[in-house]
Amino acid sequence: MNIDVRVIGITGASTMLLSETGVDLTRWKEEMQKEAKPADLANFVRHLSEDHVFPNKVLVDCTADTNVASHYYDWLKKGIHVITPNKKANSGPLDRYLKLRTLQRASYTHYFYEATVGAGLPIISTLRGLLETGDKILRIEGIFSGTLSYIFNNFEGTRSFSDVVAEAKEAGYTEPDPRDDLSGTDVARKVIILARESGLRLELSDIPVESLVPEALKSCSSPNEFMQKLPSFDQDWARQRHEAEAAGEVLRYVGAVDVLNGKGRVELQRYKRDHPFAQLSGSDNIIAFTTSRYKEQPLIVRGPGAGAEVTAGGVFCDILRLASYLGAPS
Ligand SMILES: NC(=O)C1=CN([C@@H]2O[C@H](COP(=O)(O)OP(=O)(O)OC[C@H]3O[C@@H](n4cnc5c(N)ncnc54)[C@H](OP(=O)(O)O)[C@@H]3O)[C@@H](O)[C@H]2O)C=CC1
Ligand SMILES: N[C@@H](CC=O)C(=O)O
Repeated sequence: MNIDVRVIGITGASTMLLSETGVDLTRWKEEMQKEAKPADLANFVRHLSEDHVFPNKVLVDCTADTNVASHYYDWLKKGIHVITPNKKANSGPLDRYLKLRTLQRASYTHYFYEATVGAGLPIISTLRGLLETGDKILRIEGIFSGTLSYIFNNFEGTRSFSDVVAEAKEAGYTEPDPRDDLSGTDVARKVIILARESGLRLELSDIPVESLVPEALKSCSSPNEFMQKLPSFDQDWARQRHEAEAAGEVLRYVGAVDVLNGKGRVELQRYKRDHPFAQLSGSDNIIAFTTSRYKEQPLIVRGPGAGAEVTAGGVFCDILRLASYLGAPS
């Protein structure tokens, strides 16, 4: 069985995805430019759904766009499968999310989003596996941001805070606007996704979030302006790092879902140097599931949680899962 796979968004994760699937990039680039950024999304989708060459069609949304995400319901209704690393739909308004999930359960059209948390790490599938086998989730906590992990793993006194932020952006770990990472919004979205997956009915606004964006930089009109002004706050960050170091501690940005009490939180914390959260390197995520089955020792998933390659791997894995659900030969 053949599947018609269309990707929206042409850089970062999606370009890497094409190379992973063996597509000749130079030959396809021009075609992708035309399709991947359709000026008129509605027309693009209408043509796709009316094209009967392939029985199965999948749209892979590799943007971070809220508007693109708002179309998933209609696409699924038209029989188009949706795969995405974009967090906007699952962390958006609760009523829309519930509508999407209800439709997904009632139809034969699939909606996969493993890469929304931890990029290529098996986070959603691990959580699903626990729930489907009758385990009870008590708490999920960890470092959910590859960007903030990289920043605090590398902000060790040799480079300024703003230099390390620029490195994370250069490496492709940040969201298109790095303020989405530093404000804690990206982590809060992941906390909401995991909370909802665990059965909680929370809105993004229910999660208290400690923002690392200085008040004075919240109104910057562009990501570039923000990056240019960030060095003026390097002294504050150096002081915070010194204070932690003097106490034998490190700074880490963490998220948590307290399933028992129906709450989530996102904040900057200090940890002793021997704590597992202090042992990470690069863009590592670490996610600990405390459940009825894994109560004394949580189930831990750890590894690089950002970057085009691992994100593409997570998306590609969803495409292969879809192919296997649809009975395509491997
Ligand atoms: N990078 C990572 O480590 C991870 C990313 N993700 C998620 O993956 C998604 C993509 O991230 P990443 O590849 O890093 O981002 P990039 O910014 O590298 O790529 C996003 C692409 O989407 C395009 N785009 C934006 N809006 C639209 C639109 N309305 N229609 C068509 N194309 C559009 C952008 O074009 P232009 O630049 O011209 O605006 C750009 O080419 C995001 O949702 C992110 O949260 C998830 C896990 C990890
Ligand atoms: N900007 C995000 C990318 C993955 O979701 C991060 O840094 O974790």
